[in-house]
Amino acid sequence: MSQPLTIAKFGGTSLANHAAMQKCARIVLNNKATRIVVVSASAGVTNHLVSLAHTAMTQQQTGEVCEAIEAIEMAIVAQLQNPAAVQDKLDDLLTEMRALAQHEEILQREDLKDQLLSMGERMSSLLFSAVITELGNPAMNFDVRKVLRTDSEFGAATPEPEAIASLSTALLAPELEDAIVVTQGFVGADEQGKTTTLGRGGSDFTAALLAEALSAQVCEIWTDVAGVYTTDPRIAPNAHPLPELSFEEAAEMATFGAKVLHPATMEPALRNNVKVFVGSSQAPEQGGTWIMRDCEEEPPYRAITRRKEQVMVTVKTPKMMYAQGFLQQVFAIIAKHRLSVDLVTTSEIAVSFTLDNPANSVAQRLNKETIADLETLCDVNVEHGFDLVTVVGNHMQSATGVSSKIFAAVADYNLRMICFGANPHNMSFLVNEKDSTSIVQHLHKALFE
Ligand SMILES: Nc1ncnc2c1ncn2[C@@H]1O[C@H](COP(=O)(O)OP(=O)(O)O)[C@@H](O)[C@H]1O
Ligand SMILES: N[C@@H](CC(=O)OP(=O)(O)O)C(=O)O
Repeated sequence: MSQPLTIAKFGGTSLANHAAMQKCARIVLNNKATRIVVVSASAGVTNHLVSLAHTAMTQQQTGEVCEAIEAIEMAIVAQLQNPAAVQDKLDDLLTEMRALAQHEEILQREDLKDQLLSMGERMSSLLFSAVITELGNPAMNFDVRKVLRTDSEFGAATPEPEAIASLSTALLAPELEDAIVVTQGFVGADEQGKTTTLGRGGSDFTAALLAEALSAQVCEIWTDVAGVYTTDPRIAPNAHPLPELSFEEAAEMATFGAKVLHPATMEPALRNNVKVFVGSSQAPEQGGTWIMRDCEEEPPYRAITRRKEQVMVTVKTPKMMYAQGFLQQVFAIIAKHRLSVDLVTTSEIAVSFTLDNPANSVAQRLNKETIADLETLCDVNVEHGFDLVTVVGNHMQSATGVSSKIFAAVADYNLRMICFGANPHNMSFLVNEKDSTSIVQHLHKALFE
């Protein structure tokens, strides 16, 4: 049997500075099976890069943002025992970053934007491999673009698992013999070798894709909380970590707003039955959450999530009465404009649906053209200012009393849309954004405290 393999992913806050990186390096070295490390950019760096790629700036402003990024990287280099070992390579990366930031077409060209966004992970992986090496274990910085094949949808590229598996077997697996491989999350490359990115928070997805490709037994997601909690501990201070979760529950939680995991992470893990562990890189002794196919318990309520900035569209026409094919026409328009529908409720003459607002792109894409297309069919009303609250659990549609307990907890609030029953794992409702924090707190109290 081949050697056991664990892939460890560290998020931005875990790699914010040299001391935090050293804690991460010890986690890696404490487990002999961990031979691939996937890193995010150090905290704050991707946000700076996004502002460079998307905002019109004066030369001076561009310079200031580049300096802020350089300061984060140089503070880490300054703490290395042998800064000279990485300085030249880091200088090359900083030069590439500045050239991209100052490129006259940076605001227009999606390929350049992705190249610029990749710089954070390319720098953090260089520095983190140096930190591991300094703790006495050989480590190499591997360019993930050699293996993480995607389509050419810059900014939100779709990975190609078969190509990733064969490229990883050919090019990445042989490197594991001699050193711990440190590579970049979030970044990929298309068939022409152009740099792509997987969307914000995409490093978790990278780790799961590589774990699938190389049939790793475990994919560890090291972050700033000791596991997946009953709800975001920033919303409800009494939230507590969950010892276990199923792939389905975790996928629902991530899709419906639990930022601790990227929504696509569970797909590769499920396909190749890779167990996923979530824990705190700064307090690994606290343990964490195991996400796997079969859990010991399947409670009706497992967690509550919130997704912010939802957009609700209501389309209405008397022609819908007794008509056939109306919904199909509405959704064809939505699909044509590459929007994704989440919740749907219908009446005889109206349909309301919500559109997620990933990285604010819906607001941009739900443009006049989409609305004009819909208006050829019906009256259209677009409303903003909503959050989506979801209770995640098991057998929710078939157990008695599940919904009444939830509704009792939120009886004093106005719920705009309710979706329940399509899936045994969730119940969702749209609420006014000003109410969502107290709704989550009330629900948490009723279901988990
Ligand atoms: N159910 C949840 N359990 C744990 N953390 C959650 C949950 N929902 C949201 N979060 C938030 O996710 C954050 C971790 O995600 P993120 O900041 O993306 O980490 P990283 O940079 O390590 O990828 C936590 O600090 C927490 O506030
Ligand atoms: N650096 C990227 C990718 C990522 O996954 O980051 P993090 O693991 O810190 O959420 C981002 O900020 O989107």
